[in-house]
Amino acid sequence: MAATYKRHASWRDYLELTKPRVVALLLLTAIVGMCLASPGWVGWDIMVPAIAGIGLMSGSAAAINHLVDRHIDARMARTLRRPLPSGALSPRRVLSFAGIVGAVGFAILAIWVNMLTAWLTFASLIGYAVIYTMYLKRATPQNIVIGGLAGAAPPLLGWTAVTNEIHPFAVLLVMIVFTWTPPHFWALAVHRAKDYAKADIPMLPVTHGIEFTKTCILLYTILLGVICLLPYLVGMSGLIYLIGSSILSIWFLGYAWKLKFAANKHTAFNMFKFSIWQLFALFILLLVDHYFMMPALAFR
Ligand code: HEM
Ligand SMILES: CC(C)=CCC/C(C)=C/CC/C(C)=C/COP(=O)(O)OP(=O)(O)O
Repeated sequence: MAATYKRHASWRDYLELTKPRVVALLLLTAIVGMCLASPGWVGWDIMVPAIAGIGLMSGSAAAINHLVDRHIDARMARTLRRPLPSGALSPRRVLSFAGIVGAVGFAILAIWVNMLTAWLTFASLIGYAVIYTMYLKRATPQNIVIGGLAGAAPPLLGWTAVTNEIHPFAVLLVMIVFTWTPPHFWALAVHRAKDYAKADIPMLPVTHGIEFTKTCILLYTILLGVICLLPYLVGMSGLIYLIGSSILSIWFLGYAWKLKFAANKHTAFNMFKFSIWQLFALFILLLVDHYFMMPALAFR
């Protein structure tokens, strides 16, 4: 029997499936990976297909996440108005959309960038859409720590797009996003703990309680602060980065400290919002530092 859908689909529903704001930040980290991989400006012949391919495959992964999670999304206040639970799009349409968008993204990377980047991006898609969404999310409170690797991959994808090889500096950028993910997500999960409990998802605040999660957030935020020093210590970035990133780390630590020891009902959500701006600013700093400090370093 054909399903009846409550409202008509528009292009906005398809756009929403791709988690456009998340993908925009992922693409910024990929662009910074590309720029840091090259001494000068990255040629448009690589930049444009790399952004298109990584962006389309990330959007496809996000659409598969919407498809697989449609039943749990229907049970949470934050997600119940999404295109699938609201009935605007059918699962079959979403599957076709994700398949086409993902295949086009892969083809763009394979034809105009390189096979290493195409396969690493495909591995990230599988990591997020299959390993995290279908298995880890429902299986363990460490779901987002392990699954975070897929979301952390784009700086490496940007780097390999330019050089066709995996460089330790690119892995360092991945480590930054990887360590940032737990405070980013657990701050939201503390704020939305009841939602996740209702949907039976074993997020850390549900399985181990709010206080334990706040302690983990604080510890990961300290670890992130240490890892953010590495680009300067290994000679990848200069003083602009060191000063800027240290301010951001202390600021983020301030949120984590307040969340643990002096929280009010807004602190967790405010920390989640700040996490997004912090990662955005951190990668802009890496970029600015690369183009302003590198000529100075070259004369040392
Ligand atoms: C496993 C890893 C991650 C998890 C579990 C996670 C989880 C979430 C959740 C649940 C939201 C709220 C979405 C909503 O309200 O619809 C969110 C928002 C967001 N996340 Fe993440 N995230 C992860 C990784 C990342 C990464 C790697 C980035 C970018 C580099 C990122 C960037 C963002 C942005 C920009 C938003 C705001 C989206 C909006 O306002 O529409 N996240 N994240
Ligand atoms: C190819 C490539 C780089 C793939 C990575 C793609 C991607 C969109 C990663 C972002 C991670 C993310 C938003 C996780 C939240 O999922 P959730 O299901 O926990 O959150 P939700 O409840 O808001 O859906």
